[in-house]
Amino acid sequence: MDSQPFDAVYWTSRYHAGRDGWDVGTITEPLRAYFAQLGAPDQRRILIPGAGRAYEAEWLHRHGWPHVFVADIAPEALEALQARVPDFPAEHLLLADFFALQGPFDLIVEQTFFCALDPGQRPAYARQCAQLLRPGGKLVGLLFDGPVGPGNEPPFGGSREEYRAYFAPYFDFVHFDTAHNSIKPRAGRELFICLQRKAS
Ligand SMILES: C[S@@+](CC[C@H](N)C(=O)[O-])C[C@H]1O[C@@H](n2cnc3c(N)ncnc32)[C@H](O)[C@@H]1O
Repeated sequence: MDSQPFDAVYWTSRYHAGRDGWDVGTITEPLRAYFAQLGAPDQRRILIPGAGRAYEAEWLHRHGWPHVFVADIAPEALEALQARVPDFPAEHLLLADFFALQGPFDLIVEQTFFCALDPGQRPAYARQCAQLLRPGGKLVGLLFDGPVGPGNEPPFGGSREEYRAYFAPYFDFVHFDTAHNSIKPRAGRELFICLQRKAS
């Protein structure tokens, strides 16, 4: 993990310095709306990688979803969730590198994690999502559509064509279009994606 340019030391120092502009302090509307339409909680195993302070995990937990897992390499992020939601299962807080996780999961939730990785890791991200999901499982969330950030550190943007190339070998594209309910600063600048893991 620490051989990567943006490692645990890097992310921990961003949290300590308060350089955490990605953190909007609550679940974002696209994910809230997606979760809400799933209906009653079931036994699905849900992974939120690069979860940060994990407001999505809090929402799911408070709405009765029993198998929600969060993973992050920065302890601050997980500690913040634990402090806000003391009854969140401690064994579901994974202080771990996404690329070292093991499945299976039914749903992976993406929000400002893909853009936090070095772009050279994107093919490995798509492959690891596919490996972590059961066939038929879904990768759902948001990807920046176009350039973001200064270019020398996260967040890193990208294009639909680029993203399609990473995911097409493993996923069917159920939904892949501009989000209609983004938070204001991201309006028109992010894609809502729902990708279904191919059977083989
Ligand atoms: C830009 S933040 C986004 C946090 C959260 N998803 C949000 O939207 O508030 C990226 C997060 O990914 C974590 N991270 C970076 N690389 C990681 C890796 N390889 N495995 C797990 N977490 C990682 C960082 O520590 C950081 O909390």
